[in-house]
Amino acid sequence: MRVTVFGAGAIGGYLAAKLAIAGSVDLSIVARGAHLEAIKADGLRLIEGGKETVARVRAVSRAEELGVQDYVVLAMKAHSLAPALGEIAPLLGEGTAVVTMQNGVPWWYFHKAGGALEGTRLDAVDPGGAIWQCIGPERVIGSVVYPAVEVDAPGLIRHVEGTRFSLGEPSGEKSERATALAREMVKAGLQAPVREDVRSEIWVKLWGNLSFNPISALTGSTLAAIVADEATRAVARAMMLEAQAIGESLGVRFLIPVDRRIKGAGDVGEHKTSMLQDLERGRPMEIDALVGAVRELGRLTGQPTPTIDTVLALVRRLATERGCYSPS
Ligand SMILES: NC(=O)C1=CN([C@@H]2O[C@H](COP(=O)(O)OP(=O)(O)OC[C@H]3O[C@@H](n4cnc5c(N)ncnc54)[C@H](OP(=O)(O)O)[C@@H]3O)[C@@H](O)[C@H]2O)C=CC1
Ligand SMILES: CC(C)(CO)C(=O)C(=O)O
Repeated sequence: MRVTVFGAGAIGGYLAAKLAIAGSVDLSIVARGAHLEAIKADGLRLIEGGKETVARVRAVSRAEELGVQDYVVLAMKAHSLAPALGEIAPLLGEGTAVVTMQNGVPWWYFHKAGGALEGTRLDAVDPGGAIWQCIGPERVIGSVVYPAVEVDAPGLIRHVEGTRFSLGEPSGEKSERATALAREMVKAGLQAPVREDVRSEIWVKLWGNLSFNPISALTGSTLAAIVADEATRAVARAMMLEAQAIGESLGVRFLIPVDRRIKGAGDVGEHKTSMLQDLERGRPMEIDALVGAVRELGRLTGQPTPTIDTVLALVRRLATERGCYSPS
């Protein structure tokens, strides 16, 4: 099984290191810059459970050196997808499956979703439909990523917690291609359940990212602090209820109540969300995939999003001032 992880940063680097150490797939990674040079020189280093392991992986900057793959795992940030399409294309053949590991609303959301919006492209995550056109949604296996991972230094991945990468076909089918990949991930020590309703799981993750990520960027606060403060908790809750109405109008089942989801986020503790970390490091923030796309879904479904609109306007302004955002 030929597998390429495209964008082997925190999440991609963790997945690639685990698969490489297990050794049962023909694995390659596409990386760039100092991170790539460090991996080529010293291997992909993974710190997990306080122990460092070095994974030897085939690492390239130009995907075309690798040829057609059975699986391409897209593990970059959502806003890095469209600019990379030309580099991804040589990896795709007739039977290639593409696993999308981005947080937020995925660009393929309305593929095989059924209903009036079937086939709709989302401008917030796929401006002009270029990703849909180039990759083709029929290749997609969706994913919800739970591990928390960081890149500590070029070539050095530090696993913080969690091993679950839920997978799911947009159609809900338990396909052979999804179960075959899941088997390899499980052999590598990861949890990889294949879901029949991956969209519902995407929404439960998105619930937290949509609200806590921009509020943490705006306030500089950790998850625990946002939840402990009655006023910021109320803003998060209002955003989540607006999102819930949108999701439910699209047929999504929210299997946990909103207050349990809020408590779960607070229990993560004194943790800075990825959006706050990106702001502090001057890196592009995933505003469109986590917040802008939900607002777009609100427009498409006729659901009002007053609190989401307000927070989106503020976080976009802040990110623009800091050079961490340019509209897609
Ligand atoms: N980290 C985490 O704990 C979690 C992350 N997620 C989600 O997973 C996704 C990935 O996040 P994360 O792993 O943190 O992001 P990172 O920025 O750590 O990793 C993305 C990597 O992709 C690389 N990349 C982007 N474009 C290209 C390209 N054209 N060619 C080669 N390499 C490229 C980046 O390089 P460069 O740095 O040079 O841009 C970077 O190394 C996001 O959607 C995030 O929200 C979900 C759950 C938890
Ligand atoms: C911490 C958490 C769960 C925020 O909701 C997250 O996914 C992120 O930081 O992006």
